[in-house]
Amino acid sequence: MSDKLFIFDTTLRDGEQVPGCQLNTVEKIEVARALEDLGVDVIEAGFPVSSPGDFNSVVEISKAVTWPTICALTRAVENDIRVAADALQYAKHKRIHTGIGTSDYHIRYKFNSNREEILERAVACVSYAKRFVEDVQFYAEDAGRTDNEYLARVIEAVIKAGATVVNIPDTTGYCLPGEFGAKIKYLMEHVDGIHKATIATHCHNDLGMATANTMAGIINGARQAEVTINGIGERAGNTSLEEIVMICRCHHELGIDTNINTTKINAASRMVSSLMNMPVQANKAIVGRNAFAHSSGIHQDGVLKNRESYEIIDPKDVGIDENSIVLTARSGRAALKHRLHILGVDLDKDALDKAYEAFLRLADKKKEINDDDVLMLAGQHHRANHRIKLDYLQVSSGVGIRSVASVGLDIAGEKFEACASGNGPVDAAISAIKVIIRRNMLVKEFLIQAINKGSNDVGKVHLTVEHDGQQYYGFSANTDIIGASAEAFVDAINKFVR
Ligand SMILES: CC(=O)SCCNC(=O)CCNC(=O)[C@H](O)C(C)(C)COP(=O)(O)OP(=O)(O)OC[C@H]1O[C@@H](n2cnc3c(N)ncnc32)[C@H](O)[C@@H]1OP(=O)(O)O
Ligand SMILES: CC(C)C(=O)C(=O)O
Ligand SMILES: [Mg+2]
Repeated sequence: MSDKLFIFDTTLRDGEQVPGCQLNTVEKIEVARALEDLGVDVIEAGFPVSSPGDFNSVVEISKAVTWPTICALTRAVENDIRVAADALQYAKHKRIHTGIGTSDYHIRYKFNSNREEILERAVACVSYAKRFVEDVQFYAEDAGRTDNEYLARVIEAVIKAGATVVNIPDTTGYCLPGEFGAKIKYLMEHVDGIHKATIATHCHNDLGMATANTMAGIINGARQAEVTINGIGERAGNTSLEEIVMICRCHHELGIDTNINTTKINAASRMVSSLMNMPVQANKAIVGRNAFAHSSGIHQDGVLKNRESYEIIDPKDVGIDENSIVLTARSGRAALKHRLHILGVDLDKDALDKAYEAFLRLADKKKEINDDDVLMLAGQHHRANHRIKLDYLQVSSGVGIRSVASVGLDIAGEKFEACASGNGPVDAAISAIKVIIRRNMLVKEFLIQAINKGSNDVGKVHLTVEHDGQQYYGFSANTDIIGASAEAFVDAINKFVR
């Protein structure tokens, strides 16, 4: 049988401490509802004494959310605790989170105090909070750098005073995973009455170890993880909810379950990122844009044969429709064939080889190949069967001079060349082609567009040519827009010839 890990989400408190991430009450309610939907056990809704706005948000979240416990943070200060209790009055399930710094850094420099006095204040704040609510969580701020023996004394005393949850924060993100795990184990083994309370972890990511430390804590007996969506929080952030939840889910052997509906993770991540104007880094585990994107040929081939070759999580499990096979110059034929198939184009081996050659040429010029590019490449392959082909094109143009083009055409295997000038490079190229084909073909419509954006983009050219009252449509796409224009003209001529 699995043990339950309580998920305590502090996106709206520690996460909201991030500069630029402040939300108004309406936005906080939106996030709180998403957290409830996700299945978190506790929502830390704010620090009510800090401002009227934060107080009001805790009140409104308490009214808006039903199932999760609503928690409010305080210092070991009676007024903070009274204000928090007041803010929580409408909460169906309520918790006060109070505490004080226990490391020598905090005791000496923040409080100008000593260990005994701080121990007394810790007990006093828990006892005071117990007058207002049954569920009182105590935090020993900077527990990561607190001497274990002293920490155990404080924790034992606050549990005696009625703390239901004891939070062991690695406030500065300093601990090594082995060290943090050993700290939790020490408390499990040395604190009388430890089983009366739940041990919580609250790890910061200053050295990139927040998730590893939280897992070390859980493995050694912690049963509440304090986390935020996307790992946001003070400085380098907190442990991210999505990582802890998915680690527990992937590693069944740990025997740890959470209440989280993982299929809602991606939507919650996007909501928090957009409301807080905090982009998620592309390579962020679970929720980053590239977390399920495969871009190199060997990986793509492996994933297409069997997803699990390179994926330990089914993207659907976290609310992402499917993995993405990103086409780049490092992709192989398997990936190109797969994308073409999705787009409704199935090529035989020869055709695929030709399209792949063209693909590599384009991919070396463009970082990422999108669906329009792929369709264009498939179209270019069909052009290989054209009777008239553009052999080469050279154009000289500039400001204050007339453009001149020289063109080579291959017409059914025979080579032709011509030169012409024009009022611009496209006009010069098309005039030179007309010299060879000796037909009165008029360009009636000409449209050129970039597929996406950026100066390295592929330009698409659509044009209509008129001859003898008939219209012929031509298309091409190329990073060289003059070349694309000439190719589109030749495409139209081929239709006329046919
Ligand atoms: C690790 C964490 O994330 S803790 C949470 C951090 N979040 C916040 O600080 C946001 C909310 N904070 C605030 O709005 C304000 O700081 C307030 C309202 C709490 C206090 O404001 P002020 O009274 O102006 O005090 P100020 O912020 O300048 O200094 C903090 C005071 O609290 C004391 N303090 C800090 N932590 C605690 C604690 N856990 N218990 C008791 N006192 C504490 C400090 O020693 C300092 O007291 P001093 O002025 O006597 O030296
Ligand atoms: C208030 C406490 C839990 C905190 O945020 C920390 O120690 O990092
Ligand atoms: Mg914190």
